[in-house]
Amino acid sequence: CSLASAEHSVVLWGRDADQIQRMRQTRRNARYLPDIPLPDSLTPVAERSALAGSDAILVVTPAQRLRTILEQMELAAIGAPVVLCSKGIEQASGLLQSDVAQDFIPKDQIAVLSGPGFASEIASQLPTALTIGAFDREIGAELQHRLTTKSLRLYLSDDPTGVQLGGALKNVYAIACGFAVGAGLGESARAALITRGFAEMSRLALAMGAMRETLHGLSGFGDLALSCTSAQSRNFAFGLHLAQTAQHDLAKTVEGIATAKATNALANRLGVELPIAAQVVAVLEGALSLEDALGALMSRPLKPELPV
Ligand SMILES: NC(=O)C1=CN([C@@H]2O[C@H](COP(=O)(O)OP(=O)(O)OC[C@H]3O[C@@H](n4cnc5c(N)ncnc54)[C@H](OP(=O)(O)O)[C@@H]3O)[C@@H](O)[C@H]2O)C=CC1
Ligand SMILES: O=C(CO)COP(=O)(O)O
Repeated sequence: CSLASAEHSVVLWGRDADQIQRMRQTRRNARYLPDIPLPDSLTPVAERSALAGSDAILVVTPAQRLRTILEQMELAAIGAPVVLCSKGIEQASGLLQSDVAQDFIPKDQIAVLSGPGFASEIASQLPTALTIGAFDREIGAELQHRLTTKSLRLYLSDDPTGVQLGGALKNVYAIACGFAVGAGLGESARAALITRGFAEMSRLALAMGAMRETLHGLSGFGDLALSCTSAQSRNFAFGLHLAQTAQHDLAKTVEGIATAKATNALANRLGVELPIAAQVVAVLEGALSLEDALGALMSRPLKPELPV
């Protein structure tokens, strides 16, 4: 919706032919963005062949489904740059989205888009700033210019690893903040989790080759701040609901659940200490009560605040 305009026509490919047909008839996406009319220059299609000839392809599906979707898309034959928009780490392999995509297309064809932005706000043309990371700087710069609109401002990064890790890891700490707020622990506890969560994110991302500056940017601290403080975040809302009802509400995509488990496994493999992520996994798996997990965090040995 944000990109479709007089200058750009957008093809929206979906797997559910009935839903696509309804979108063509009603010019609304009733399932995901019911209040937003589809622009005239956006064409919903159910046939994958309609993607041929695209200048760029944005893949906007849940992270754990990326491999299956890329298998179906036959992107190598299309040859256009592919912008991965999912925020998550593949649980089965511990791979970033761009690593998964490299099984299907050359690395230089891959870019990633991340940062603080809710789909409904972007589609409503509310001002948003995101980061586009690319392995090939020229392709990245071209995408930056093509995808920037009056309301969507993109910053370019040549650290796609850092961009993806910020987007994936922030979901784990958004769940943790949901736990704290849902358990009635107050705003000071949330601020502590955001800050120490940022330290954890940075520790793991640096160990995986990300640049520190990337973590300080939109796709790192920016998205962490949004997701940990907004009830619109599905990850935050999931944690809040679990703390309040002891029920897992999985009606919507909650990327942080699988990514917390993948993060824990990566941290163990790399010897990086991530106490908050570990407690999130313990609660998700039912190994610890929320109260015991939060108690365990508060009773850890005292240490200096720096370095992260
Ligand atoms: N929503 C947001 O505000 C933002 C989301 N993101 C990220 O974007 C990614 C997608 O999120 P979002 O769009 O909200 O997720 P949703 O789960 O709400 O929608 C995902 C889309 O993916 C499709 N899909 C799901 N599984 C498959 C599959 N196996 N094959 C083909 N298509 C599939 C769905 O199709 P169908 O309708 O047929 O089920 C739907 O169109 C996530 O990683 C999220 O973190 C990033 C920034 C903001
Ligand atoms: O990534 C997002 C905002 O930047 C959306 O967050 P949720 O998936 O938690 O809703």
